[in-house]
Amino acid sequence: MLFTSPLKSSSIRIMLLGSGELGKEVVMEAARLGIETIAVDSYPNAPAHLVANVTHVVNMKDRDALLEVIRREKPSFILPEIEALSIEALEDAEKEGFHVIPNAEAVKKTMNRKNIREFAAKELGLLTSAYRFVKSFGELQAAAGEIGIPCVVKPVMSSSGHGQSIIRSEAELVRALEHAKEARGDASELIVEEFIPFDYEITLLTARTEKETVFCEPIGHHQEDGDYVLSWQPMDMPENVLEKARMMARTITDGLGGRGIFGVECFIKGEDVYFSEVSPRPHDTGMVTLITQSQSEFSLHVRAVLGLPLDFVFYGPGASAAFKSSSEASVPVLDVPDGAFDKNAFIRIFGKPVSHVGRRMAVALVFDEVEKAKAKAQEIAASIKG
Ligand SMILES: Nc1ncnc2c1ncn2[C@@H]1O[C@H](COP(=O)(O)OP(=O)(O)OP(=O)(O)O)[C@@H](O)[C@H]1O
Ligand SMILES: NCC(=O)N[C@@H]1O[C@H](COP(=O)([O-])[O-])[C@@H](O)[C@H]1O
Ligand SMILES: [Mg+2]
Repeated sequence: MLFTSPLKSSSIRIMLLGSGELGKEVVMEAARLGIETIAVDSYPNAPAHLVANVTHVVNMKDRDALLEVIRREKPSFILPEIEALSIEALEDAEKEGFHVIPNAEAVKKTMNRKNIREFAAKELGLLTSAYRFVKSFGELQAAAGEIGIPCVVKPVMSSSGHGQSIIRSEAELVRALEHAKEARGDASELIVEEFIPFDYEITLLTARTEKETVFCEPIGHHQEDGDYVLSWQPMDMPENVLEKARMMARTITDGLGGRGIFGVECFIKGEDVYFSEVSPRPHDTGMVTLITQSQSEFSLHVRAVLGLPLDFVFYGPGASAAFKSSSEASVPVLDVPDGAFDKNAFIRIFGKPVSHVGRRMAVALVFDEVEKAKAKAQEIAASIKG
């Protein structure tokens, strides 16, 4: 593969649609290869804006605005980093010859729970929780009656748990409908899912090109209110169950096609592996790979996008713990304890320009045996103030 200095007309140009903490790491990996980066988001000074060559602030749900910036910048590759994008703009861009990662159809399927769930369950025959789609309170009541309580209600388009509720009694259905409106994407339709009382859940990071597919060690994680707070790698699990998860990950990623890394989310109950959802991009729980692998999920994403070899080494166990802000600040200040700078500890401060209560602002990473790493990462995250 030939590389040119960035900003030359022949250089490879990667455009990130979404410029949060995950995009920032992708931009830095691309920059390490001398690739020019263009970071787009809906607000200025987003994390990836801080490190990219070119930045844009665009309403990415606006088809014309998004297409305009793509046509103007003429990127070699377009990497969606969030779900709430104008899919029509990506479809048009693809028709015009732009390379969308992994491809516009896969982005369309995964951005909406209805598309990806029906694809996984009906077309690919993967095991999932029972589910129904509803548009009104009456339909929600009927679906909860059929599926049973507890169940989980989520907007068809949302992420990081926004607008999601676990229903434990029928009385909670009204609040779930209201809460769903907090979705970042589209709450005009909701999915009602059977609650799976899983033993544990994993993200199986799967990188693919036309030539090969590689799996990272499974990542175990804890979620609070549908958002990740702690992840660790590897998740200790029986080899036969892991093999089932790998087969599921291969089926879904082959089904979606294209190049890039995918975060395949599975629930494990006994020997059963349920497909939950998949991100066609790096996954928040996968930030732990920044310290556990010779090629992190971000590096693997860039390599896959470029069609490069995907082989890597697992260095050893580690954990990550998210720091979420407890304040509303227009100039966020994080007070980080010295422990975050111990020899086996790392802190990534995203540099978000504004904090809100509950907004993820940083992540603590610890390289150690899993239980020790989890405890220390949590201790660091808990002692950050801001
Ligand atoms: N059917 C279910 N049964 C049990 N727990 C569930 C179910 N659906 C979701 N959860 C819990 O809620 C978490 C978030 O759900 P999900 O991944 O669907 O939401 P999300 O908003 O897309 O999150 P993200 O964007 O962070 O991946 C899951 O990781 C799991 O812990
Ligand atoms: N689970 C999806 C996820 O972690 N996405 C990451 O969070 C950012 C949005 O953060 P914000 O809401 O604080 O702007 C996204 O841009 C992406 O990096
Ligand atoms: Mg998820």
